[in-house]
Amino acid sequence: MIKFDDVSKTYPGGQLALQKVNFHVAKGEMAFLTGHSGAGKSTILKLISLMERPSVGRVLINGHDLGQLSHKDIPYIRRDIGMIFQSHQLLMDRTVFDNVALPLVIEGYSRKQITKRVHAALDLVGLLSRAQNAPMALSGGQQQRVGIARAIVNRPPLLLADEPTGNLDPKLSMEIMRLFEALNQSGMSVFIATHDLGLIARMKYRNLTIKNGRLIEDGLQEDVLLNETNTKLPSDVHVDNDTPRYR
Ligand SMILES: Nc1ncnc2c1ncn2[C@@H]1O[C@H](COP(=O)(O)OP(=O)(O)OP(=O)(O)O)[C@@H](O)[C@H]1O
Repeated sequence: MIKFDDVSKTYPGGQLALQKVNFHVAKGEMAFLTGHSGAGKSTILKLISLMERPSVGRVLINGHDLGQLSHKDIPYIRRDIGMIFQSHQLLMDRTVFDNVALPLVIEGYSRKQITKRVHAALDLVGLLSRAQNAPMALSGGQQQRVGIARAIVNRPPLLLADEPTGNLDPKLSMEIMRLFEALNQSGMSVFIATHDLGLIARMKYRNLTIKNGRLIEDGLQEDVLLNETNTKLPSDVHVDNDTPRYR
């Protein structure tokens, strides 16, 4: 689903943000990306969502080499990626329904389709009864869930989240993580950048750690190596396609 092939990124001005980063997140996998402030997490997410281009190396999404895309292909790739941010960026003068409907309105869906899909997305995040409320009438955790509903309303196969629990207390953060888990179990690939090591320690998923632009640890790396030397994988590691993952 996401493949980084020897990717380096230098920003204009000479800031080296990533150095020779390699990893593969398989279709249907859920994984975390952690690292100190300035390590390069957002840069990785920006490369995946085509907001930035690598200086060296290749980024592939669903088998498409993003460096080979023509301008007219970019919206089609972006449509397959739901993005969630720390600040949910909701329109405060619109209803919850209108906020979630926005990506479908832009894509020209019919009113009937929009209503059906928005209701399904709000139901999934537990906010169907709040569809006609203004976002201001909701708590911080609920507003973040509206942002998640908006990101999944066109059913993208890949969900990216940048510090999605940054403003939330531990209980609400765990609720949001459980929601990601449910979306992953419904078949979506989920990739989450976060500082919150305590939170991810409580969840059994692959964790990629980045330090000063280099990938220094991959939660499954050891297991992959064990597998390659024909040693049995731990029982909670499931081998799917070519990438093992925790269940
Ligand atoms: N547009 C830009 N122009 C120049 N340098 C940038 C730009 N964006 C990021 N950088 C630099 O690239 C490096 C990686 O930044 P990035 O935002 O990817 O880190 P991060 O791990 O997401 O940090 P944080 O957790 O604080 O958001 C940093 O040194 C940062 O200053």
